[in-house]
Amino acid sequence: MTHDDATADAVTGPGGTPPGPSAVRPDTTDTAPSPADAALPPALAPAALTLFGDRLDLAAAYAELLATDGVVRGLIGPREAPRIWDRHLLNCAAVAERIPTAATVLDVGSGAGLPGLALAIARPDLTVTLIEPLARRTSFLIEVVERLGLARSVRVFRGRADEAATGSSGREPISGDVVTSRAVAPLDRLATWSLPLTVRGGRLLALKGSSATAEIEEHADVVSRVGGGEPTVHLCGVGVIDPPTTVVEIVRERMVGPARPAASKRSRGGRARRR
Ligand SMILES: C[S@@+](CC[C@H](N)C(=O)[O-])C[C@H]1O[C@@H](n2cnc3c(N)ncnc32)[C@H](O)[C@@H]1O
Repeated sequence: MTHDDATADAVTGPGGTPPGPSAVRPDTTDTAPSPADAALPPALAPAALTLFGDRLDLAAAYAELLATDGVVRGLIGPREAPRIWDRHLLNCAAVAERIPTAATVLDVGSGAGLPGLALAIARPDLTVTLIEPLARRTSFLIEVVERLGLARSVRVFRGRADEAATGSSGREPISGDVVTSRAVAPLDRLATWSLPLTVRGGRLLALKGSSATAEIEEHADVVSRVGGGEPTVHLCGVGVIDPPTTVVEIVRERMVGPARPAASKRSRGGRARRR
């Protein structure tokens, strides 16, 4: 694990989130990952065709990269490989139904590209930015984008969500119509990070598990304080995948700016006063 891996993992939390890859250790088993691990189970073929349409081959190529390179590089647990279609690709692509045509999408905490890359594959009309602070993960994301020929619609931002919202290291702040996330943080932190990234009237779509309603109740005050409207829960992919994906949606109703570091006394008033 690199230093920056350790730092950012410390700020991640399951937060009742659905089955994102929990902290994954590199595969130490003798069995090398095989592309066959990513084969589309026949029972899921109708759902995959519904969600990916004529981009199903591209989805299959991504599944293969996750099940091979993704496992070898410790981004996906070896036990996730056979579940890549149902727990990961289909579960994430189903959320496309809540995203308007030609929207700009920012995916916070993409990890190995979920849900951002699944959405970019399912919906070529979207422009997607994958926001991820860890170098090991952004290297993988950049390679996948190149290998799948997605560079025209997908870019990778290496940094935290708050850095993307305020701009950092000479980079302009970024914003989008929709901010997605899965398995990144509890709803209060997600709203604090994601709403400053959305345009007014834009929305946060957080893939959540069974904890969605409880999280909304627990964090309603924070969501409102950072400019969010009433959170709503939606099931995506009903009649297509089983179970459907549970999504918490929050519209940015008021423009409350991102938290900025407080200016030091010296920079506000010249020399610091000596006591
Ligand atoms: C458990 S992983 C989930 C990855 C992916 N979303 C998925 O479901 O497979 C959480 C990810 O969030 C990233 N992360 C943590 N804090 C973040 C922040 N403040 N801004 C952006 N990403 C963050 C971590 O580096 C990690 O890659």
